[in-house]
Amino acid sequence: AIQHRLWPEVDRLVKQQVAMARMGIGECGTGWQLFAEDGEMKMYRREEEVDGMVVDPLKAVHVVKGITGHEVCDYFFNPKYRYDWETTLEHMTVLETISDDTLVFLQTHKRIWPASQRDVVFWSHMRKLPNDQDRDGPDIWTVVNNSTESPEHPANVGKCVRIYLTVCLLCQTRVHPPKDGAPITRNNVSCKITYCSVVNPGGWAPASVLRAVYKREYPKFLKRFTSYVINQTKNKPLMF
Ligand SMILES: O=S(=O)(CCO)c1ccc(-c2ccc(C3CCCC3)c([C@H]3C[C@H]3c3ccccn3)c2)cc1
Repeated sequence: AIQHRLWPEVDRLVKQQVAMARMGIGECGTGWQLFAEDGEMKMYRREEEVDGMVVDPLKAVHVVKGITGHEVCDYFFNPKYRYDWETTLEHMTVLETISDDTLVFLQTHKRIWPASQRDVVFWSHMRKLPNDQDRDGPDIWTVVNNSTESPEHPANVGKCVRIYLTVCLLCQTRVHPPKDGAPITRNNVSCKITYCSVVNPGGWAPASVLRAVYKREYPKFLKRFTSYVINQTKNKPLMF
C-alpha cells in the first residue's frame, strides 16, 4: 500500500495505544482510581497535571451485548454519525481524507463554563488487528485519534483554546455459538470495549471544574455512544 505523510506516526501510535489498551488496569501502573461504574462499564482515571493543568488519563472498559467490534469502530470513526452521539460537539469538519481509514478532523466543543471554548485538530485512523491470542477468534478493531497540526488552522488564533488529545478505542468481539449449531445472531455476540483517552485542555482551566466535567461527561459519552450503536445495528445484519 502507498504510505502517506502521517503513516509512520499513525503506525507507531496505533501499536503503542493498542498495547496499552490491552493491558489490564493492574498492569497499567499504579494510581488508577475507579471513578464510575454502571453495570458492565467501569471507568478509571489517574490524577495527573502537566504545567499545572489537569491531564488525567482515562481508561474505560465496557462489555456490550449484541454488537461487534467492527460495528462499534465504524460508528465511532465515520464522520457522518458523529453529531448523533457526540453531545459536547459544536462543529466538526473533515480537513483531509488521507485514505479510507485515515481522516483529519477539526472539532469545536461546546463551551463549558467558566472555561473558554475549546477546539481540536486530530488525525483518526481505523484498523483491523489479528487476534493473536485466539487465532480463530474474530478480529480486533481499533480507532486511534491523535492531535496533529494544521497550517490552515493554527492553534489559539480565534476564540477557541486548542486542546491536545490521544484517544484509543479498542474493540474485541466475542461469539458465544448457540448449542444447536444454529446461525449466529446478535444474541450470540458481545463486544469488549476499551476506551483510553488523555486530553490536555490546552489553556488553564480550574482543576476542580475540569475534573467535574470529566466525571460527568465520560460516563455519559460511553453509555450514549454504545446505546446509539445498539440502536443503529439492531435490525441490520452482523458486520464482523
Ligand atoms: O474520543 S474523541 O476523539 C471522539 C470524537 O469527538 C473525543 C473525546 C473527548 C473530547 C473532548 C474535548 C474537549 C473537552 C473539554 C476539555 C476542556 C473543555 C472541553 C472534553 C471534555 C468535555 C469532556 C468530554 C468528555 C467526553 C466526551 C465529551 N466531552 C472532551 C474530544 C474528542
